[in-house]
Amino acid sequence: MESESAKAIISRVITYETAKNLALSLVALFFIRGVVVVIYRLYFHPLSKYPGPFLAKISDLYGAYHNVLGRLHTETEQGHRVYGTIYRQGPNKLVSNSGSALHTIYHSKDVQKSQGYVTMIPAPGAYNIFTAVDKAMHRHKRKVISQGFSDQCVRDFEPTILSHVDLFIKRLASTGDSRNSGWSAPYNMTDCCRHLGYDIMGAFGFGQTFHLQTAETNRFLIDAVTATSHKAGVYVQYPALQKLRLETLFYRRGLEMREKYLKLMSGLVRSRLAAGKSSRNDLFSFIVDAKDPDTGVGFSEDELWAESRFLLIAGADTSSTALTSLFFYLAAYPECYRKLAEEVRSTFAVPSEIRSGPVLSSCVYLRACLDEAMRMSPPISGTLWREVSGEAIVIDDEVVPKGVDVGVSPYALHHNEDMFPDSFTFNPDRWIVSDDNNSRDAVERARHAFSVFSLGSRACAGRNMAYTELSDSVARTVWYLDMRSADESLDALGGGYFGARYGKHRAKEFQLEEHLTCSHDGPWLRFRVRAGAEEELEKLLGEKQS
Ligand code: HEM
Repeated sequence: MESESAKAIISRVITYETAKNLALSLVALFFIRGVVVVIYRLYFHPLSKYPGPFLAKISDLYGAYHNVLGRLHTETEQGHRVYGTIYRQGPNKLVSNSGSALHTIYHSKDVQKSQGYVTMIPAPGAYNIFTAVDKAMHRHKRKVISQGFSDQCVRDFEPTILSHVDLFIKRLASTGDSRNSGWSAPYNMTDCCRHLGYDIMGAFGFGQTFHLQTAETNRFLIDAVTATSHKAGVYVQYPALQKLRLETLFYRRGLEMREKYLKLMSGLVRSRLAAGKSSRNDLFSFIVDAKDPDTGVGFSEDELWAESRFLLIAGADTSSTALTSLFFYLAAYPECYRKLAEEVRSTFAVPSEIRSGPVLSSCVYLRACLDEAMRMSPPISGTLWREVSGEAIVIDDEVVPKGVDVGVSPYALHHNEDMFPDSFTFNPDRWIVSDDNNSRDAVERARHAFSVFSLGSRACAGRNMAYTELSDSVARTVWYLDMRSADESLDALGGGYFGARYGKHRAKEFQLEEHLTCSHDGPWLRFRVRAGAEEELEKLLGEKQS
């Protein structure tokens, strides 16, 4: 008995010792592997000659960390000031900051979307137009879906946009004594513009409004989409992190909301299907029977709904950020607001004339204001990574080998002083050729570097829709209403503040938190009916809500 128990003790000790040694060896191996990887990335990697932040050279944690904090766009802009036009922003990533790099990369046949996009597919094989990395798959999706974005489709859908815009104006004009000469209660324009943008995209993607402008019930959608965008933004920067499923720890609330969101969506899909194919002017009716002109193949119903869900992020978040930013800049630069109001009010005798067409297109200052707001604060501010899939590409004389991720940050490029002098000042006139201060060359240089909608085969498919929505919303609001900052100072606007870290310090720059799309807060504004618009506003307020 005694000798047996001594044996058992010895074998336990050996097992424990062995396990301990094994664990220590694994830690040591892991550590040594880490050191070897770091040394390789710093000194022997093909990108080792490029400057960049130390952490970025050794790990994609750099991008993920700044993305979590919503400031990768401002870090990138600052990075170019420190490291130059091209620098290393991940072990395998180069970011550039020139108009020529923008065109080379996004027009190149030798790049494809980076593997980061694959982290956004909800299930294996469930690609949509945005996440399809494979070029042939994307080409097919694009050919089918772009039929739903034709000029004719946008025109057919415009009455729906306008009905939501009118609701937006009613809301802004309906508190306090705004119908007389007094100002309304203050509104947080982030909320108002998000509600408008989501309602429009609900109508476009699903043929039904979410009623965010008029009721609380579905407003959780915005938080659900924001949480999805936060998560996606981090994994796009550091795809390997996805395996750790960190969202189950950090985005619990987001995941709960996602369940609610998916339930709402499937309800919408069911009731849209019950309504019949062509009963509404929405994406479903535009492309339900559309076919790829080359192959004759259309979309399955599942594919169609996958695209509709994507559009909610692609179309609602982006357009509402653009609209909110413009309200910010018009409040921060009252002289620009006055000029815009003068143009719109002198062009249109009555607000019902405001809709797309040659007259609205003749409002050059309106278009300049939209472009300038999106230049200052691009709704997609972060670098859209592309992987070099050919042998190599040459970016500004640098030969970049296969497998490297390359890109240009729209935010950094839009604040490159070579193309945009005094780049942190909101100046719509920079988009208009004029004899006294703006040559054709200067405007063309700016246009060449304007990358809000990206370029090439993966550029935004909804650009026309976005301009229609934005022009209608801004022109009609400015036609009816005067506006001002809630407390007659810059404090309530949502700009930066003195003493904050770099990028957050400019009072007249609308502050975006960049994830995949952008989060923001403010500006808080008050509205009142403008002189001469009382009768038209009475009519609008008297109309029955649609
Ligand atoms: C101001 C508003 C908008 C901005 C700034 C914007 C910006 C962009 C950008 C930068 C991309 C390229 C993304 C990438 O390469 O990863 C993109 C793609 C896309 N956008 Fe927009 N967008 C806006 C509004 C819209 C709207 C309203 C719709 C639809 C109604 C839309 C539909 C799409 C689609 C379908 C794609 C994917 C295109 C493809 O990969 O072929 N966007 N957008």
